[in-house]
Amino acid sequence: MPRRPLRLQVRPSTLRSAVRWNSTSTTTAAEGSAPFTPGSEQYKGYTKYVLDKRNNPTPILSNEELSERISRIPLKNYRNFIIVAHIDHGKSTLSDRLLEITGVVNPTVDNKQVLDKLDVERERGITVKAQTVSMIYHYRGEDYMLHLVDSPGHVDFRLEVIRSYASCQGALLLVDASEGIKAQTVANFYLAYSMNLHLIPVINKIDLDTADVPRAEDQIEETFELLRDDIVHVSAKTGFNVEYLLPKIIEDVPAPPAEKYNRELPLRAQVVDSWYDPYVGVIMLVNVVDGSLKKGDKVEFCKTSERYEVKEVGVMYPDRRPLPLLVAGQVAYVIPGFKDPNNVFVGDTLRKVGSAVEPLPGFEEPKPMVFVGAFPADGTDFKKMEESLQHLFLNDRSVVFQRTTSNALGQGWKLGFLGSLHASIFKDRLEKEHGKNLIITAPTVPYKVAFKGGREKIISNPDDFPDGTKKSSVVQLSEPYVEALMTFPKEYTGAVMTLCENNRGQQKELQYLSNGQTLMKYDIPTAHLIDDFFGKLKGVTRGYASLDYDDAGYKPSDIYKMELLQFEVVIQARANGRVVARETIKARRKDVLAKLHASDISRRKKLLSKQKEGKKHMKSVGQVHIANDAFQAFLRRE
Ligand SMILES: Nc1nc2c(ncn2[C@@H]2O[C@H](COP(=O)(O)OP(=O)(O)OP(=O)(O)O)[C@@H](O)[C@H]2O)c(=O)[nH]1
Repeated sequence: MPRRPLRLQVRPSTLRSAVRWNSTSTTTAAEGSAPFTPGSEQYKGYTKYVLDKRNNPTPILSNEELSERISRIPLKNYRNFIIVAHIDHGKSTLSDRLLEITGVVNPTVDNKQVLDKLDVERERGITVKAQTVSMIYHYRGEDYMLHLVDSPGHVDFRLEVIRSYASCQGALLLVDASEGIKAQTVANFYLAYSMNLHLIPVINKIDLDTADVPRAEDQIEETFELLRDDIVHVSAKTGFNVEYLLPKIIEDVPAPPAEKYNRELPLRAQVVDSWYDPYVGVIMLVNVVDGSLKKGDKVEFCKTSERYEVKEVGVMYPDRRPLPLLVAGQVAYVIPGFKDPNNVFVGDTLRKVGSAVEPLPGFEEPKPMVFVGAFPADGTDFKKMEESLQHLFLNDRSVVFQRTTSNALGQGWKLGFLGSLHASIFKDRLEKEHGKNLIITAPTVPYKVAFKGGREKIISNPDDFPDGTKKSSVVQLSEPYVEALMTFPKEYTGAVMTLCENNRGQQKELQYLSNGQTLMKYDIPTAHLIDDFFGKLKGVTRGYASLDYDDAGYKPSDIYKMELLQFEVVIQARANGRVVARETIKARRKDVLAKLHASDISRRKKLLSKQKEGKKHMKSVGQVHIANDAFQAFLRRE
C-alpha cells in the first residue's frame, strides 16, 4: 500500500457548530450553554435530552415514502462516507446512533451494533464485513441521501475497507478519547488519505471518566496535521453531540463528483460486495457510477459476459428495501436472479446488454498471507461441502479457494486468508456450519522458491517444498515478511525490541510520540506474525500495545523442510488375555553414510541401497492408520 508523505491540505471548515471541549464560547445542542464535562449538570441535562429524543423518534418511512423521497434527491445532495478507526473505538456504536437520528431504525429498541449482522461479529464484538446503509437526512429545507459504510477495524480486513473507499468521498476518523491514537488509527488514516477522502476527525467516548480529550486532540493535530477546530467530540454510546456530525458531513464531504458520476450516460455499476441468501440466491451491492437500473432490465457482467434479467433493486435501510429505480451515486443492492456464487466477481462492472461501455477499473486482488487446508472428514460428501463453502466465500471475496490433495487427509481445499484473524474468523464460521465434518489444518505461509534458470514458484503446501536431501536445482528460498507497526507505552520499548529480535525482526523505525507512546516499525517474517505474535506483544506490554501490519514482500531465508519419516512399531504377543511377549521395531532411519569418506562412491551406493531395503521392510512390517481427528489434534499447535 502506498504510504504518502504526510502533508495535508485541510480546508477551513465551513461549519463551526460542533461542541468544543472545555471551550467557553461554544454551545451544546441540548442546553445552549457550556462548559460541559461528564457528571456536570449540563451532562445530566443532556442525558435527559437524549432520552427525550429517544422517546420521540424520527418516524420510520414506509417503502412508498422512502422511494418517493429518494427519487427527488439530486446527485449534489448525496454524501457517501465511511467510518474508520482502531478496533473497538466505537464505529458500529456510532453507526447505530446515526441510524436512529435519521429514522432508519427505531431508537426505542435496544440497538447494539445493528450493522454487525454476522454471528461471529456479534459473538466476538468486532466488525468483519464492511456494511453499507442508506439514510435520508433533512437539512436546511432539503433532503440529503447519505450512504454510510461501517468498516472493520482490524487490519486483516483492510481489503474490505479499500473496496468500500472506492464508493466514498469522505471518512470519519474516529479516535477513542481514553485510548488516543493507536496503530490502526494511523494505518486507516494513511489509507483514507491516500485515496483522497475528505477526513473529519471525531473524538468518541467523551463520557468515560478516563477520557483525556485534550491529549487526543493534541495527537490528532500532531500526527495527522488535521485542524483542531475541525474535531467533533461525541459519545456514541449516549448519543451526545452525534447529531452535529450529520450537518458537518453535509457541509464538508463533497458529493460524488459530477465528472465521474453521470445519470445521463448508459449504465455502469461496480460490484462492491456480494452475499448469498437462501431464498433469492446471490445478492450484490453495487456502486452505480453511470445511468440507472431497474427491475426487468437485461444486464451483463463485463468480465464474464454472463447475462441476467434483474429481479429486484433497492437500498439497504438497514435491511433490503426495494426501489423502482437505482440511479448514479447510489450504493444499493441488485438481485440478479441466479444462485451460483461463481458467476459474480467483486470489482466487475455491470452494464446493459447491447451497451459497449468500458468496464470501470477493478479492485486490487486479494493477496493471501496465511493458508490453511480444509478437508472433509471421512464419509462427508465432497461435492455438497464444496457447494456450501462457495456460498460462504461469496460473502468474503478476500478468501482464496482452491482444490488440493493431501497424502494424509485426501482431497480437500486450500484456503488463503489475508491474516491470522481473518483465518480464525473464517474457521469459526466453517466450524459453526460444518462441525466435525471438516478438518482444518494449522495456518502456514507461502514460500518462494527460485530455481536455476530464473523460474520461481510459490509454495504453500509443505508436501511441495523442495527436499533438501535431493540434488536440487533450487538457488534461493524466500519467505514473506510484514512491516509491523506497533504503538505502546514508552517503558515497554526494550521488551518489545527483544520480542521482535527473537522473532527474527529487522528494525526500520523508532519514534517517541509526545503522548508517552513509542511508535516502532519492524519487518517480521509472516510465519512469526501468524504464530500469535500479537498475543506475545500484548503479553510483554501488559495488553497496552496495538499492532498494524502491511505486506513487505519476500526476503531470502535460510529455511529447510523438516519431515517426520519413520515410526516405531510395537509388536505384542497376547495369550489368554495377557501380553506374553513384546518387541519394538525401532525407526530404521540412520545416517548410514556418517562415517564414510566422501569419495568412496561404490560403498556409498551400496549402503544407501541397503537402507532402501530396510525401509521397504518397515513398510511390510507395520501399517499405521492415524485417525483424522488425531491428525487434527496434531496439527493444532496448542
Ligand atoms: N463509554 C462508551 N463506550 C462506547 C462508546 N462508543 C462505543 N463504546 C463501547 O466500545 C465498545 C466497542 O464499540 P464498537 O462500536 O463495537 O467498536 P467498533 O469500532 O465498531 O469495533 P470493531 O468493529 O471491532 O472495529 C462497545 O462495548 C461499545 O459499547 C462511547 O461513546 N462511550
